[in-house]
Amino acid sequence: MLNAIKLSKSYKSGKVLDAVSISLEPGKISGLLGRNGAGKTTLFKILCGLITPDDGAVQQDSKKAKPIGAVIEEPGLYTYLNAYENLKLFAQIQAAPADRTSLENYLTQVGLPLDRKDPVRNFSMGMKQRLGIAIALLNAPDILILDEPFSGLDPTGVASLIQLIKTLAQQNIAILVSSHLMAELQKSCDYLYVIDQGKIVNEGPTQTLLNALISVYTLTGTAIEKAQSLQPYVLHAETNTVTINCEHIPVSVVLRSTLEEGFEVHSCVPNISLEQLIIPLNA
Ligand SMILES: Nc1ncnc2c1ncn2[C@@H]1O[C@H](COP(=O)(O)OP(=O)(O)OP(=O)(O)O)[C@@H](O)[C@H]1O
Repeated sequence: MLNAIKLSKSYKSGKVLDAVSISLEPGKISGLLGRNGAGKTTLFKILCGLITPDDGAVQQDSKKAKPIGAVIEEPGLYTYLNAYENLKLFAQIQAAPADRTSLENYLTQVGLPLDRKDPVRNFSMGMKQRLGIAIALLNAPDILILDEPFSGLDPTGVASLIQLIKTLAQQNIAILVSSHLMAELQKSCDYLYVIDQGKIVNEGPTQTLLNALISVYTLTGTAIEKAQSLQPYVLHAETNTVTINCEHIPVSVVLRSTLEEGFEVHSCVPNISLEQLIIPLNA
């Protein structure tokens, strides 16, 4: 659907992208994870045709005139207009259908209330993101690119945006989302690319990538800190919570012995940081 092949870009300050290759597929959500300044926005701008790479190419097989919809950096909105008026204006600028039914469908699709008539300057960050996505969807793109869409959102806002992104993927849109936060991408993406200093340093199906790297888990359960079976692996323990490192043994085996000992595990949450993913698997 979209292939970026060996994209490189330098500014006077130095190389920002170094032979970056990614591919996006219909119905799949891909994540681009990297620290601030890693090159995410530059890559997105190249994918959208806003800047040209020094080297490499972007190929995509869409037949549409405007195959890519994007929200890069903050959604650019007219803050004195309301959501409907913003959408109508962008639809007219982009020569997309601007009739009331079509526009209201977009607002409903992204979960914005139709009865909200006040200017978007009053909107929460989450609502602005949703409106930005509605604008990006105006030309029914095959590919949707969202740059740091979770920044500035509270946990409820993050959860509902993840839901929206998943719903859009079910409509066969290929989606690329960037973030410097693991948790959001872990929850939303089928495939992850990790970028550092302009290079893709790690990539793979999200679960495969994480399973290969995760060895630290936080378990909760009543008096679980007393379980003898966990003692060889404990990094940190407090009442009803234990953090274990099971580098040399599958966590499922450890959990089975804990259950056999008579302790109930209420949750088992993997701990992984961006730093761990920046070290390539084959390093
Ligand atoms: N137009 C430009 N001219 C010169 N340097 C630039 C330009 N745009 C970006 N850079 C530099 O390129 C590097 C990568 O920037 P980029 O915005 O792509 O990173 P990012 O991963 O999106 O970071 P952030 O999350 O902070 O936006 C940074 O060092 C930045 O200062």
